[in-house]
Amino acid sequence: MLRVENLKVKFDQIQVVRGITFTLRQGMILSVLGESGSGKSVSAMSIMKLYGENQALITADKLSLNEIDLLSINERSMQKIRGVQIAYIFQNPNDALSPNKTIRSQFKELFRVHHRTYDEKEIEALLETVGLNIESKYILNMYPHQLSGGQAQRVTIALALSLNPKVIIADEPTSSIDASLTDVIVELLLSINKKYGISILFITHDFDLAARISDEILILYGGLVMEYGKKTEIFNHAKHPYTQELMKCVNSIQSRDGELYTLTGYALDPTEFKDECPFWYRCMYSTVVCKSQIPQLIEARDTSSCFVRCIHALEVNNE
Ligand SMILES: Nc1ncnc2c1ncn2[C@@H]1O[C@H](COP(=O)(O)OP(=O)(O)OP(=O)(O)O)[C@@H](O)[C@H]1O
Repeated sequence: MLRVENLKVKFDQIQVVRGITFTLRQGMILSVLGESGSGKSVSAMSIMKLYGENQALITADKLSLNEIDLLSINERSMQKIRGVQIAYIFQNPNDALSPNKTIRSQFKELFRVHHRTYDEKEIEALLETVGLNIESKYILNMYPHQLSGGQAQRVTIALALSLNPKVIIADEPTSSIDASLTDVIVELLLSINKKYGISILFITHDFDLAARISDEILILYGGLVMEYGKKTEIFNHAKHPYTQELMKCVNSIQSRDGELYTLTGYALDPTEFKDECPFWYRCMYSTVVCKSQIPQLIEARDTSSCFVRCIHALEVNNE
């Protein structure tokens, strides 16, 4: 469905995303995991081409959606694709909703822009699908500020679904709502994926959520893919030292009987990026070679069909 090869994004002279590669296949859920500032949202916004031409320089060896080359098409053509073939769920529902329009007007506007016929019964049914059962009729009359955080995020999910897209990018959709609603939204995304076969790119920094929702996992660090593969492989046999460190942190939280394990050091700011492995500062396996080049993303030479960006990964895993 969605193929991204070597995606790079630059703001002014600062390269923020330095090489993102993945394939989101039909009906799959791929989680993009990474610390704050690793480039998750910038990558997602770039795939949707939500930055103006003067805002960001976006390049890639390939950026295609169902064989449509997203890099070469103009903004007018992209507008026809957004919402219809690929939809975006923002971290904060208020980023997707116009404050001065009722929810009904927002659905109508979306349908008008895409020359579709607005059918209120269909929208009410859709609102029920996302769990706004009894309230669906009333919600259409409301303004965004009259909705709770959970209701607003469900409305944005209904808006994202309304034109039957094949792919949804969900950018930390639970981060701005009450923690008690996280499960509800995650279950909703899972049911949408199963019911309509929609592929989902799920952006998060929460390992537990990624473990629950994903088929595949992509680990970002320093604007680069560090590891990418099937969820079970990544969680049970992580190959990159960074992923292994993250797993130690997660396991120490879950075990609750020992001290919490924390990663030493800090993630680099894009202004500090150099042609070196961005993790060598914090890596117990680093050698002089790690400081001399950015390692290639290579396919692990076993049966796991995993990709890893570390020249020591094979040694580390043979120890
Ligand atoms: N419009 C912009 N102009 C310049 N730099 C930006 C812009 N947007 C993001 N950045 C920088 O790009 C880097 C990656 O940001 P991004 O928002 O993708 O991180 P993230 O991984 O999504 O983090 P978080 O989990 O905190 O949302 C950060 O260093 C950020 O400061």
